[in-house]
Amino acid sequence: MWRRVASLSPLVSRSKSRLLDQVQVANGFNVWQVFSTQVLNPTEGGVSDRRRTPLVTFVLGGPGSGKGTQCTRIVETFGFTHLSAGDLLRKEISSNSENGSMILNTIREGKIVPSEVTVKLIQKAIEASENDRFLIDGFPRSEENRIAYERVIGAEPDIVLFFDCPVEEMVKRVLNRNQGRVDDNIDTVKERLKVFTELNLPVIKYYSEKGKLYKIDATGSEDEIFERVRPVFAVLR
Ligand SMILES: Nc1ncnc2c1ncn2[C@@H]1O[C@H](COP(=O)(O)OP(=O)(O)OP(=O)(O)O)[C@@H](O)[C@H]1O
Ligand SMILES: Nc1ccn([C@H]2C[C@H](O)[C@@H](COP(=O)(O)O)O2)c(=O)n1
Ligand SMILES: [Mg+2]
Repeated sequence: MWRRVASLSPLVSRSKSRLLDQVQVANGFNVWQVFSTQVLNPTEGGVSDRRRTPLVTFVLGGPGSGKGTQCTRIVETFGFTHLSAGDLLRKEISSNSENGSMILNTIREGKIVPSEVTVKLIQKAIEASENDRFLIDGFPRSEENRIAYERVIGAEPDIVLFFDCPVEEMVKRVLNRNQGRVDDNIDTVKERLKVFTELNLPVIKYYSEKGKLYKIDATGSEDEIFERVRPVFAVLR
């Protein structure tokens, strides 16, 4: 049986034993196999060092908390590949896929797209990448998202960032964004905030209890916030 074997920095050593023990989830295609250049030798119980295990960071926070902005900075400085769940869904809309109109209506209403759709897009994007470091931005948005990801991908994230921002600041940022998004209006933002509280906060609590959560104060300038983010990744270089 394939096992995920992590080679992690001291930063994530808390979760190392859990990762070492993790086995491929039955019935679920394990996306990490795509990256497997390292082979578990069952007779020796050891691992040759030819496998690269991707490092996955989930990036969470309310609408307009600055997830995408800070992801850009993390990519520039630490060489991650940025996968924004919202961007992947918006690309589906513009490519006129069979789910396009359902996704558009869901986003317009500020609700969450069915997990199977979003997880499939994330899986495809990971598989298409040569990188072994991913920021998955705006995902998981709900416990259902989280469980679907674990089932399909067969792994947990290594790090979870949570951009903690006051509601008034988030609303101000969204309404000033000016990128033509269908959900950047006061009615949809209200609904997204409700969905964030009801469905996303439990996910944040879950990862906090697992010791994987890095809560970042998301107020102040982009530079100030990035200086709070930097130490999370600095030890990985
Ligand atoms: N520290 C900051 N101060 C002021 N404005 C900011 C800051 N960080 C980001 N912004 C601006 O706020 C808006 C929202 O930021 P961003 O798109 O990064 O948020 P997000 O968390 O990805 O939101 P969403 O969940 O809606 O995609 C953008 O216009 C961005 O330029
Ligand atoms: N896991 C996700 C992520 C996003 N969506 C939908 C609903 C969101 O309001 C919208 C925009 O996402 P953002 O760009 O703000 O991260 O996309 C979803 O259904 N599930
Ligand atoms: Mg965003």
